Amino acid sequence: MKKQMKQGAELLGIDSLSEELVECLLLFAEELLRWNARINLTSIRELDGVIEKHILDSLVVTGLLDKPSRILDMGSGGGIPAIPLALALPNQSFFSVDSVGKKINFQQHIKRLLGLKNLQIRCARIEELDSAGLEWNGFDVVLARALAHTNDLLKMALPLIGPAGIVIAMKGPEGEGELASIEDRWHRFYEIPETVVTYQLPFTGATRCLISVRRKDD
Ligand SMILES: C[S@@+](CC[C@H](N)C(=O)[O-])C[C@H]1O[C@@H](n2cnc3c(N)ncnc32)[C@H](O)[C@@H]1O
Repeated sequence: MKKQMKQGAELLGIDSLSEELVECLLLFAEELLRWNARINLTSIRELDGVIEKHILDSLVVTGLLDKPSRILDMGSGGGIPAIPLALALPNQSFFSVDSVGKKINFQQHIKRLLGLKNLQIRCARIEELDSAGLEWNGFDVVLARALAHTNDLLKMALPLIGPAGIVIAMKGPEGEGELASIEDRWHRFYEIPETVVTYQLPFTGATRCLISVRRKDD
Protein backbone atom coordinates (compact mmCIF):
# COMPACT_ATOMS: atom_id res chain seq x y z
CA MET A 1 0.00 0.00 0.00
CA LYS A 2 2.93 2.34 0.72
CA LYS A 3 4.26 1.76 -2.77
CA GLN A 4 0.83 2.44 -4.25
CA MET A 5 0.54 5.71 -2.35
CA LYS A 6 3.95 6.90 -3.50
CA GLN A 7 3.35 5.81 -7.08
CA GLY A 8 -0.07 7.50 -7.16
CA ALA A 9 1.40 10.72 -5.79
CA GLU A 10 4.08 10.68 -8.45
CA LEU A 11 1.51 10.16 -11.20
CA LEU A 12 -0.46 13.15 -9.87
CA GLY A 13 2.65 15.35 -9.78
CA ILE A 14 2.55 15.65 -5.98
CA ASP A 15 5.92 16.37 -4.31
CA SER A 16 7.60 13.15 -3.20
CA LEU A 17 6.14 11.80 0.05
CA SER A 18 8.52 11.04 2.92
CA GLU A 19 8.45 7.59 4.51
CA GLU A 20 7.11 9.10 7.75
CA LEU A 21 4.31 10.94 5.94
CA VAL A 22 3.29 7.79 4.06
CA GLU A 23 3.11 5.86 7.35
CA CYS A 24 0.92 8.54 8.96
CA LEU A 25 -1.39 8.73 5.93
CA LEU A 26 -1.71 4.95 5.88
CA LEU A 27 -2.55 4.85 9.58
CA PHE A 28 -5.22 7.51 9.02
CA ALA A 29 -6.69 5.46 6.14
CA GLU A 30 -6.75 2.28 8.26
CA GLU A 31 -8.37 4.04 11.21
CA LEU A 32 -10.97 5.59 8.89
CA LEU A 33 -12.01 2.11 7.73
CA ARG A 34 -11.87 0.67 11.25
CA TRP A 35 -14.18 3.38 12.63
CA ASN A 36 -16.32 3.16 9.50
CA ALA A 37 -17.58 -0.22 10.72
CA ARG A 38 -19.32 1.66 13.59
CA ILE A 39 -20.00 5.15 12.25
CA ASN A 40 -20.61 6.29 8.72
CA LEU A 41 -17.49 8.12 7.59
CA THR A 42 -17.12 6.99 3.98
CA SER A 43 -18.90 4.87 1.37
CA ILE A 44 -15.52 3.46 0.31
CA ARG A 45 -14.84 0.09 1.94
CA GLU A 46 -11.39 -0.87 0.61
CA LEU A 47 -8.01 0.50 1.63
CA ASP A 48 -6.81 1.03 -1.95
CA GLY A 49 -9.97 3.05 -2.66
CA VAL A 50 -9.43 5.23 0.44
CA ILE A 51 -5.84 5.85 -0.61
CA GLU A 52 -6.74 6.91 -4.13
CA LYS A 53 -10.09 8.65 -3.66
CA HIS A 54 -9.54 10.29 -0.29
CA ILE A 55 -5.82 10.58 0.48
CA LEU A 56 -4.28 11.21 -2.94
CA ASP A 57 -7.23 13.34 -4.04
CA SER A 58 -6.74 15.52 -0.93
CA LEU A 59 -3.00 15.86 -1.54
CA VAL A 60 -3.57 17.35 -5.01
CA VAL A 61 -4.63 20.55 -3.19
CA THR A 62 -1.07 20.95 -1.83
CA GLY A 63 -0.20 22.36 -5.27
CA LEU A 64 -2.51 25.34 -4.59
CA LEU A 65 -1.28 26.03 -1.04
CA ASP A 66 2.13 27.54 -1.54
CA LYS A 67 2.42 30.14 1.23
CA PRO A 68 1.74 29.89 4.99
CA SER A 69 -2.02 30.13 5.38
CA ARG A 70 -4.91 29.67 7.76
CA ILE A 71 -7.12 27.11 6.10
CA LEU A 72 -10.72 26.18 6.88
CA ASP A 73 -12.20 22.83 5.77
CA MET A 74 -16.01 23.17 5.73
CA GLY A 75 -17.96 19.91 6.20
CA SER A 76 -14.85 17.79 6.68
CA GLY A 77 -16.67 14.57 7.70
CA GLY A 78 -13.98 12.00 8.49
CA GLY A 79 -11.31 14.72 8.16
CA ILE A 80 -11.06 14.93 4.39
CA PRO A 81 -9.22 16.86 3.06
CA ALA A 82 -8.11 18.55 6.34
CA ILE A 83 -6.23 15.62 7.90
CA PRO A 84 -4.14 14.49 4.88
CA LEU A 85 -3.32 18.15 4.19
CA ALA A 86 -2.40 18.92 7.82
CA LEU A 87 -0.07 15.91 7.75
CA ALA A 88 1.52 16.90 4.44
CA LEU A 89 1.82 20.63 5.25
CA PRO A 90 2.95 20.96 8.88
CA ASN A 91 3.67 24.69 8.50
CA GLN A 92 0.09 25.54 7.50
CA SER A 93 -2.69 25.95 10.08
CA PHE A 94 -5.89 23.99 9.56
CA PHE A 95 -9.35 24.43 11.06
CA SER A 96 -11.76 21.56 10.44
CA VAL A 97 -15.52 21.92 10.96
CA ASP A 98 -18.38 19.44 10.71
CA SER A 99 -21.82 19.43 12.28
CA VAL A 100 -21.82 15.72 13.22
CA GLY A 101 -20.35 14.96 16.65
CA LYS A 102 -19.36 11.35 15.89
CA LYS A 103 -17.30 12.45 12.88
CA ILE A 104 -15.62 15.13 14.98
CA ASN A 105 -14.82 12.50 17.65
CA PHE A 106 -13.04 10.48 14.97
CA GLN A 107 -11.02 13.51 13.88
CA GLN A 108 -10.06 14.21 17.52
CA HIS A 109 -8.90 10.59 17.81
CA ILE A 110 -6.67 11.01 14.73
CA LYS A 111 -5.33 14.33 15.99
CA ARG A 112 -4.27 12.66 19.25
CA LEU A 113 -2.94 9.51 17.57
CA LEU A 114 -0.78 11.39 15.06
CA GLY A 115 0.10 14.38 17.27
CA LEU A 116 -1.33 16.88 14.78
CA LYS A 117 -0.51 20.26 16.31
CA ASN A 118 -1.49 22.31 13.24
CA LEU A 119 -5.12 21.14 13.23
CA GLN A 120 -8.03 22.60 15.20
CA ILE A 121 -11.34 20.77 15.10
CA ARG A 122 -14.80 22.05 15.88
CA CYS A 123 -18.29 20.54 15.89
CA ALA A 124 -20.59 23.23 14.47
CA ARG A 125 -22.81 24.16 11.58
CA ILE A 126 -20.88 26.33 9.11
CA GLU A 127 -23.70 28.87 9.06
CA GLU A 128 -23.30 29.33 12.79
CA LEU A 129 -19.56 29.91 12.70
CA ASP A 130 -18.88 33.60 12.72
CA SER A 131 -15.32 34.67 12.01
CA ALA A 132 -15.58 37.25 14.81
CA GLY A 133 -16.19 34.45 17.29
CA LEU A 134 -13.23 32.40 16.13
CA GLU A 135 -9.69 32.57 17.32
CA TRP A 136 -8.76 33.19 13.68
CA ASN A 137 -10.34 36.18 12.05
CA GLY A 138 -10.70 35.69 8.31
CA PHE A 139 -9.32 32.56 6.68
CA ASP A 140 -6.81 32.74 3.82
CA VAL A 141 -8.24 29.59 2.23
CA VAL A 142 -11.64 27.91 2.56
CA LEU A 143 -11.87 24.33 1.29
CA ALA A 144 -14.93 22.18 0.75
CA ARG A 145 -15.20 18.70 -0.68
CA ALA A 146 -18.50 16.96 -1.44
CA LEU A 147 -20.43 19.51 0.65
CA ALA A 148 -22.71 21.53 -1.63
CA HIS A 149 -23.14 23.25 -5.02
CA THR A 150 -20.47 25.88 -5.68
CA ASN A 151 -23.07 28.68 -5.38
CA ASP A 152 -23.89 27.50 -1.84
CA LEU A 153 -20.20 27.11 -0.95
CA LEU A 154 -19.53 30.72 -1.98
CA LYS A 155 -22.40 31.85 0.25
CA MET A 156 -21.17 29.79 3.23
CA ALA A 157 -17.57 30.95 2.81
CA LEU A 158 -18.26 34.68 2.46
CA PRO A 159 -18.46 35.59 6.19
CA LEU A 160 -15.44 33.41 6.97
CA ILE A 161 -12.91 34.33 4.33
CA GLY A 162 -10.47 37.24 4.57
CA PRO A 163 -9.88 39.82 1.81
CA ALA A 164 -8.12 38.21 -1.19
CA GLY A 165 -8.61 34.79 0.41
CA ILE A 166 -9.50 31.86 -1.85
CA VAL A 167 -12.30 29.32 -1.85
CA ILE A 168 -11.35 25.94 -3.31
CA ALA A 169 -14.28 23.70 -4.25
CA MET A 170 -13.15 20.08 -4.67
CA LYS A 171 -15.47 18.61 -7.28
CA GLY A 172 -16.01 15.63 -9.53
CA PRO A 173 -16.91 15.90 -13.22
CA GLU A 174 -19.86 18.14 -12.29
CA GLY A 175 -17.38 20.94 -11.48
CA GLU A 176 -17.23 22.45 -14.98
CA GLY A 177 -21.05 22.64 -15.16
CA GLU A 178 -21.25 24.25 -11.71
CA LEU A 179 -18.69 26.82 -12.73
CA ALA A 180 -20.85 27.76 -15.71
CA SER A 181 -23.88 28.17 -13.43
CA ILE A 182 -22.33 30.41 -10.77
CA GLU A 183 -24.89 33.13 -10.07
CA ASP A 184 -24.13 36.72 -11.17
CA ARG A 185 -24.33 38.04 -7.60
CA TRP A 186 -21.10 36.22 -6.65
CA HIS A 187 -19.07 38.16 -9.24
CA ARG A 188 -19.36 41.22 -6.96
CA PHE A 189 -17.49 39.42 -4.20
CA TYR A 190 -15.21 36.96 -6.00
CA GLU A 191 -12.87 36.73 -9.02
CA ILE A 192 -14.53 33.82 -10.84
CA PRO A 193 -12.68 31.65 -11.54
CA GLU A 194 -9.20 32.27 -10.22
CA THR A 195 -8.15 28.87 -11.59
CA VAL A 196 -9.71 25.55 -12.55
CA VAL A 197 -7.64 22.36 -12.39
CA THR A 198 -9.08 19.21 -13.94
CA TYR A 199 -7.28 15.91 -13.40
CA GLN A 200 -7.77 12.14 -13.40
CA LEU A 201 -7.15 9.95 -10.37
CA PRO A 202 -4.15 7.71 -11.07
CA PHE A 203 -5.64 4.20 -10.84
CA THR A 204 -9.36 4.45 -11.69
CA GLY A 205 -9.04 7.44 -14.02
CA ALA A 206 -12.01 9.14 -12.30
CA THR A 207 -12.28 12.85 -13.15
CA ARG A 208 -11.84 15.50 -10.47
CA CYS A 209 -11.96 19.26 -10.67
CA LEU A 210 -10.64 21.98 -8.35
CA ILE A 211 -12.43 25.31 -8.73
CA SER A 212 -10.51 28.11 -7.10
CA VAL A 213 -12.16 31.51 -6.62
CA ARG A 214 -10.54 34.58 -5.02
CA ARG A 215 -12.43 36.98 -2.82
CA LYS A 216 -12.09 40.55 -4.07
CA ASP A 217 -10.35 43.03 -1.77
CA ASP A 218 -12.88 45.14 0.12
C1 LIG B 1 -20.56 14.21 1.84
S1 LIG B 1 -19.79 14.60 3.35
C2 LIG B 1 -18.16 15.02 2.81
C3 LIG B 1 -17.15 14.87 3.89
C4 LIG B 1 -15.71 15.15 3.48
N1 LIG B 1 -15.51 16.52 3.08
C5 LIG B 1 -15.28 14.21 2.35
O1 LIG B 1 -14.98 14.68 1.27
O2 LIG B 1 -15.23 12.98 2.58
C6 LIG B 1 -20.44 16.20 3.79
C7 LIG B 1 -20.16 16.54 5.23
O3 LIG B 1 -20.59 17.88 5.45
C8 LIG B 1 -21.19 17.95 6.73
N2 LIG B 1 -22.12 19.09 6.67
C9 LIG B 1 -23.19 19.23 5.84
N3 LIG B 1 -23.76 20.43 6.03
C10 LIG B 1 -23.04 21.06 7.00
C11 LIG B 1 -23.13 22.33 7.63
N4 LIG B 1 -24.11 23.18 7.29
N5 LIG B 1 -22.23 22.66 8.58
C12 LIG B 1 -21.24 21.78 8.92
N6 LIG B 1 -21.10 20.56 8.35
C13 LIG B 1 -21.98 20.21 7.40
C14 LIG B 1 -21.85 16.60 6.93
O4 LIG B 1 -22.00 16.28 8.30
C15 LIG B 1 -20.88 15.68 6.22
O5 LIG B 1 -19.95 15.14 7.13
